Amino acid sequence: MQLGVIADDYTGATDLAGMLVRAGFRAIQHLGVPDDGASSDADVVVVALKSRSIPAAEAVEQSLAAARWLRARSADRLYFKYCSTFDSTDRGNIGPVATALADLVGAERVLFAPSVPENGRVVRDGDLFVHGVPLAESPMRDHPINPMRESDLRRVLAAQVDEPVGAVPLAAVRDGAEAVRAAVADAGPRLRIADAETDGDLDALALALADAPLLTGAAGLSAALGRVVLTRDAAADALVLPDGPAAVLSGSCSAATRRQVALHRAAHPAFEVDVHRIVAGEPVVEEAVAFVAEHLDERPLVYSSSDPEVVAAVQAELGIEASSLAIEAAFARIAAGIAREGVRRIVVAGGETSGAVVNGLGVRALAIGAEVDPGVPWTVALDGDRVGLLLKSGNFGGDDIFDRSLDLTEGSVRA
Ligand SMILES: Nc1ncnc2c1ncn2[C@@H]1O[C@H](COP(=O)(O)OP(=O)(O)OP(=O)(O)O)[C@@H](O)[C@H]1O
Ligand SMILES: O=C(O)[C@@H](O)C(=O)CO
Repeated sequence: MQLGVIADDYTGATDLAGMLVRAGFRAIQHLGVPDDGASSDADVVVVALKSRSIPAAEAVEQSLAAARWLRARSADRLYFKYCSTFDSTDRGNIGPVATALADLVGAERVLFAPSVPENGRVVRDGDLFVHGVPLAESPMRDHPINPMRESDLRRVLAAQVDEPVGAVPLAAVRDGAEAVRAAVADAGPRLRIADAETDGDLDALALALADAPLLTGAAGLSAALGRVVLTRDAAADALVLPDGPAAVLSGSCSAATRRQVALHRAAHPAFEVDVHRIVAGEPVVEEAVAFVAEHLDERPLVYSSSDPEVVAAVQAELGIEASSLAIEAAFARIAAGIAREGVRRIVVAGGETSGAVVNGLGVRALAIGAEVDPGVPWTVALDGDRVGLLLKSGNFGGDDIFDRSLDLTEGSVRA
């Protein structure tokens, strides 16, 4: 194992793993902290948690358990993967998890590098931009669980920790790995937000951190590690996607997903999951499963994805946590139900939703295949029914990714 990854959600984990598989590395993704006997036979071993939105103390505990599991399997280099839009709140856990991991491995400095230029995320003067728009003005300001209303990541992180947060300025990054090392070797803060606008900037950061016991970032810095630090020693295994009926489950309300849902709904049968009906105890899950069974060969869609005003109204009425939990629990049961009806390939939109679906299916590990769009690879469950799963981050993918991913044949998803 060359890289042991702790990811704070399931789609974020596949994003990172897919980019490294694209570069020729072998990756395996565990869902939750694995059992002692679980496989660590890959270049990149990812432990995906569903910890992004849970209280910091619980996220720290789970992340440390994942780190200990990885370290017991010779992971000398740990990577904490969070979202490229730094999804978290003032009570969020990126800071607490990163500092706890740093204490565990004895890291003197922790750099935070969420840039993914390929997906339009860059950090300049500590501010995060999404396709050229400051984070706080991007669609992330309306995220259902962690609305991002501050673009300066030093401030976002400082609100989560009891220590100062510094920076690694672009000028140092552009001067290369030595300059980065020199810039962080002073007596300043141990936590620093790193600027990076291009893959070359991320390569400089990766080289500077080549011997660091802990790196943190989104999928961009790990892809840079793949380019300039890690070495490939075996070909990636072929991934065979199961054949058979397919369905799409979408609980993501992100702007990209809403466009994808609208396009898919126009051409395929669609069932809307109504949170009010779930909370009222109506048989929404059973109806959704029956709907999918009735349209098994038509790529049916089951969705709760709604516009920000609708989500805000639901949350005002039912509470953020209660509404999210109700919808996620419904998606978990719908996934189990449609698998029983014979669905063999499931496209899931949304990180929290993917967590719920995968838990509902009882899947504990995934083999990672080729990407359909950057950061969105096909995966195959390594246990249970070996269903094919495309776990799509809310804001990723072209508008037609649902149909395009389902058009792919077995051969196309070989890594
Ligand atoms: N109609 C709705 N009303 C209120 N909440 C909803 C509704 N539909 C979905 N949700 C909740 O919104 C959250 C969406 O989060 P999820 O992580 O699945 O998507 P995302 O944030 O777009 O994806 P990612 O984390 O990959 O960026 C879930 O907790 C889901 O249950
Ligand atoms: O980093 C990203 O943007 C994604 O992998 C993700 O985590 C979105 O939720």
